[in-house]
Amino acid sequence: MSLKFSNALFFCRKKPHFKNSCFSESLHTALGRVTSTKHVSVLCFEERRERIAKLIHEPELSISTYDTAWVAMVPSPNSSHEPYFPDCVNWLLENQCQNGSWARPHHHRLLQKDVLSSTLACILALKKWGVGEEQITRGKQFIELNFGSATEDHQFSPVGFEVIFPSMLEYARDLSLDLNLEPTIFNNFIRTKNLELKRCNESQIVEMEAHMAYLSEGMGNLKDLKSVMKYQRKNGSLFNSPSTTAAVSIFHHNAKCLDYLQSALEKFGNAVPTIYPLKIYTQLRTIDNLQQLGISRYFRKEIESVLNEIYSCWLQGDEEIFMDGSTCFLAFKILRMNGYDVTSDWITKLIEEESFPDSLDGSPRNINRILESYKASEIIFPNEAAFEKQNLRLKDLLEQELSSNSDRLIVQEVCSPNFGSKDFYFMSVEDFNECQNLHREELKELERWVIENRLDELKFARSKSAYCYFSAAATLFSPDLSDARMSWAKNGVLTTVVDDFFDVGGSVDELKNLIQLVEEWDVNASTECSSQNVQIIFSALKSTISEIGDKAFIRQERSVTKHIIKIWLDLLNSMLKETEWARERTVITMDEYMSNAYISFALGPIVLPALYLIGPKVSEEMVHHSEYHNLFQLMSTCGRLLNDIRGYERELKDGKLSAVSLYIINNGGDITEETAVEEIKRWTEGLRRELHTLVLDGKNSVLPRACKDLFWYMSTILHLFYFKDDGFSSQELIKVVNQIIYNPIVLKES
Ligand SMILES: C=C1CC[C@@H]2C(C)(C)CCC[C@@]2(C)[C@@H]1CC/C(C)=C/COP(=O)(O)OP(=O)(O)O
Ligand SMILES: [Mg+2]
Ligand SMILES: [Mg+2]
Ligand SMILES: [Mg+2]
Repeated sequence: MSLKFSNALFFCRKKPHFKNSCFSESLHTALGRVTSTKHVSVLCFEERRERIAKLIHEPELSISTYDTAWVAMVPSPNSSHEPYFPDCVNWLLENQCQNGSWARPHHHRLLQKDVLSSTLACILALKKWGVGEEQITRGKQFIELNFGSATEDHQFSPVGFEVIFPSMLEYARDLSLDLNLEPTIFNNFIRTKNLELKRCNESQIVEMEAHMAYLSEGMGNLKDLKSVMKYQRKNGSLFNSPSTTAAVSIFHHNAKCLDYLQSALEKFGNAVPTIYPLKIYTQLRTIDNLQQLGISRYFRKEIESVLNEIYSCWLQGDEEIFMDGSTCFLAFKILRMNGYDVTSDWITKLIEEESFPDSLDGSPRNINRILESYKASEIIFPNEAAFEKQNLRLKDLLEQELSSNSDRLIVQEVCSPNFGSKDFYFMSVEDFNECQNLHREELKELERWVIENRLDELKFARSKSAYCYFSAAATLFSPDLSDARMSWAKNGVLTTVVDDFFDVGGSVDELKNLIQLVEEWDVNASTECSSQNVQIIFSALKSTISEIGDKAFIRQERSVTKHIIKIWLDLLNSMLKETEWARERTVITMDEYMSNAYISFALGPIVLPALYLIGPKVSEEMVHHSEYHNLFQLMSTCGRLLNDIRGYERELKDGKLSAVSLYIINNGGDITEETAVEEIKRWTEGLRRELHTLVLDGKNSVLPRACKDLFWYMSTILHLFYFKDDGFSSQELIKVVNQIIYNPIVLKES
């Protein structure tokens, strides 16, 4: 396996089907045509689900007329006057469009160069075998009429267009096809081609040889066959490209090339796609899309079985994965995210050797490629120093690229129904709206609960029900997780109230009184509370904890209420300690501070009770296991540090300690606030990775993955809220949150 192959191949999508444009185009038509329906019929959902499930197992690839035309040009080894694949020639005869071109249905309007190129290849093939006179005439007319597009800059250029298209024009001239083109335009094309070839020949870029081999159709009679054939793969192809493999077969008989073409034709029925095989890549992209669209939960079984297959290909070093950078990066990312044990050695080497030159056909550096490898490199485990170095390099590169070419993010994609299918849009839009309906109801219920529990009367406290609810619904969105969502959200509201009670609203006596009440639990709130505020808070705590305990009992078949009370007590005591330290101005070390502060950040009551409500049984043994504690501590420490970075200035004024001020004191006061913040950010980043590793570890784990995910979800929410400043205390995010909860996605009436 040579790394150069993979490097080269990425640049080499000869048929530029532009993913994002195809995507939005089909979304556009989809949204345009469909009437919104309130009640999605179960039947319709099931049919759609089945169709998508089929695409996961057997991805479809679109036919490329361009590649099919080149395959049709391959002569028989026995007679150079006969095609080796006559059925393929017939396919061309039967598949011309009304307008005389050989475009594919619904092609993008900026793909005219591709249409011209395909049409020219088709008439070359027919002329070569002396068939289809009428088709040739109509094809010629189409080319002559639309030739202007070939020189238009705003039209997307297929990779190698400057070389291949002029070569085909020359070939047409040799076959006396007599295209009626202006001589100056023709000559300009030839001049550009020669300049381009000169540039390629003189280039120092390592990938250039492979790039030129990939453009074999444009290289006349292939003088340097050896430098092309060294790229032949085990399956007989060159770069898995039917057109390149066919171009080579025209000048050079090679049984393995022919076998490859034969197998592609058999698979697709007398025509070929632009890359074959591409099964693994397409499957991975499909799974990635489903996960990002939020509908992967309907395909758990299918995804698991396909990933198991792909994992065994990975272990066997399958060429389909390792010879193509895009596939390799994606496979690594998805396998690792789904708990498979994959090492980063190969990926690290791949990125290391990747020089990311300005791309081979002269356009700026391939930003998509950088993005793909960056996404893979984001999933670093703590002991992967080399990988981490590459991750930082890629991050820099991406930032550079984005600041200079913000409009460059065009995802070139081989067109496959797996990516354009409307089933994906409808299913995800309908699913989103259904979940959103429920979420709206739940938020209303939460707001009612706040009033019923008189929490709105506590004037010292921040009122944040929408944020708290959103933080649950954003990650735990599926309808069956309603109990977990409500528990998360209610505890979020309660911890905010309690935090403000300890930090600003309550006296020492009140705080101690509250703790004592929770410790005793079965008390008469109306007589034993020292103030109305304490009474309100204690009653709300008691009824909420009891309610969650009852729900958890049904699912867990054992009582966990005591555990939930304990979680709350740990929080209350840590908060009390903080207020005492602040009041007595106690000098403490960073370690002392952190061992308390991760608990006082209040994620315990939000995340831990929710674990009992998401489905799996969570045994006492699991709860006492170090894994459970490590997950909690990593998540909470991350959160505490993020909060302290954003809040230390305010807290310093209030006489409160924070990780930032302690860090400065620890360093003898010799460092600036900015340095301290930078250092703490790096520390947080390390913890975040450790947390991710623990969550993804599928091998040495006692907690079910679904439970571990909750810790990771909270970490992502925290990063969202504390990304810029203290987004939880400010109102900056409220617009977005409201939009997500209140604005359905509307499918336009036709
Ligand atoms: C406990 C909290 C409620 C839920 C909330 C969501 C909505 C998830 C968004 C991220 C923050 C958080 C987890 C929030 C965090 C803890 C909390 C009570 C913060 C209050 O801010 P602050 O006074 O700076 O806390 P502290 O006094 O420094 O502990
Ligand atoms: Mg506090
Ligand atoms: Mg506070
Ligand atoms: Mg704070």
